Amino acid sequence: MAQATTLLTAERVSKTFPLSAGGEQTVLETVSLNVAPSEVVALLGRSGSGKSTLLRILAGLIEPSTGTVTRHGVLLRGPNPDVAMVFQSFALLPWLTVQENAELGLTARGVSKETAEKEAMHALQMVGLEGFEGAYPKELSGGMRQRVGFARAFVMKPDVLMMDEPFSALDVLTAENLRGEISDLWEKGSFPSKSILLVTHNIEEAILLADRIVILGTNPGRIRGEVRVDIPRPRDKNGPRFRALVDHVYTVMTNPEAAVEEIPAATAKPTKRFPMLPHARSGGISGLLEIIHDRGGREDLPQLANDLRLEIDDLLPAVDASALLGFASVAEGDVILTDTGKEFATAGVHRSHEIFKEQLLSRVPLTATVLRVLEEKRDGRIGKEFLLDILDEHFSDEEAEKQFQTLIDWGRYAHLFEYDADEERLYLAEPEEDIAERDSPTAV
Ligand SMILES: Nc1ncnc2c1ncn2[C@@H]1O[C@H](COP(=O)(O)OP(=O)(O)OP(=O)(O)O)[C@@H](O)[C@H]1O
Repeated sequence: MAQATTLLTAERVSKTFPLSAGGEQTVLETVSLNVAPSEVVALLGRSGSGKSTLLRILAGLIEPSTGTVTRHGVLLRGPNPDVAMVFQSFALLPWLTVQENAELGLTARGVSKETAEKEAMHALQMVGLEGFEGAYPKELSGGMRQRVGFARAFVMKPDVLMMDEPFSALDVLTAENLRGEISDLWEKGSFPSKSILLVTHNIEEAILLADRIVILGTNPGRIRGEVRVDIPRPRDKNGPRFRALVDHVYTVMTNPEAAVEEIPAATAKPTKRFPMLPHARSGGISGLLEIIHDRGGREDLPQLANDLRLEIDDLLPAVDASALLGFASVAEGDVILTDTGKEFATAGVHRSHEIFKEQLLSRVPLTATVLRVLEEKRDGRIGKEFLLDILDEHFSDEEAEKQFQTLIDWGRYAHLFEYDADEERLYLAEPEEDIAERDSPTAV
């Protein structure tokens, strides 16, 4: 029976909120999702895709506008007793000790003080907090506070442990440690919940922890598809399959039209003839690389987004483009400049254009093709249609146009080719040296 294999089910759930100016905003549209026993499901989506709203609906904290939520096949009404939640903000009560915070859910459930104490002690041991039972939250570091957050959820022994961006308020190292410990607990089979439902922005985190990643699209929030993570645990972040999945999910996240289920095989050649160009402008790429260089050549993406007051999704295309062009790599949620990236970030204007050109020609084969055709044509010009015909074979019409615009922007920055939008024709760019000489006051 379907119910027997399902702990929690959302069926065609939609949610609208009233807008202050009148009307309403559809935040989730016909979302269907199952959580089965013994699985870790990650909900991954851009900011505003309704991940937290979906989690709150599944937890029974808010009601769907239409559709249903069932637990073990029974319609959910009110707060879901089968779930416990770990929040990004820890949400501890500051006037209670670590032990009292951990006991909270059990006491509220009417469990005897003695049992609550015993269970809380056990959960605190699991998260490495023995010895801190009498401390108050303000005396603890962020990482330790979140350990209390986990202990408080663990004592409930929920069917589904829900985690809403549980590591994103922590510094990189602390997050990495805690994530590793949670992953170890899960692998050991001693985890205090049957399943985990994780909301995250962090692609590597999703691939490290989840059995399947449900990718949400925005406007309105809907399920775009699902990626199965078929990598044995413990997972090696530098393994070829892990990296291939990271690349794939980045591509999906940066390209609303990319097919979610088309996962590259581990043996796939790393450079395809037509890798999808992330929709990042050259100015954005060079700006990002300079900032990362100023910050020591390595930066945590969420931290960077936070400092720049941007959404992490706004940075992804430039990060992805930097990786494609060999200026940076992404590991453990950090962007790390390569030697070429460092050289680019510190070079003068002329040299930086040259480096960009070298990278573009070697890493985006289509650029070299365009250049060759332009050089071979007697008038040195090719129509936009010619390129769109090539791109159309690999991308949808809309995506082909975006790929074209990105290619033009990058080619222009590299002083490879120019584009006349009125005539819809590409032509060879004047070499930069000639421009510099012509514009120089000493030129004769
Ligand atoms: N109670 C509410 N009233 C009105 N609008 C809401 C309410 N809760 C959420 N929203 C809106 O719903 C949309 C989705 O929010 P939600 O927090 O679920 O997204 P999210 O994917 O979790 O985003 P983030 O990753 O930024 O947390 C946002 O536009 C938000 O403003």
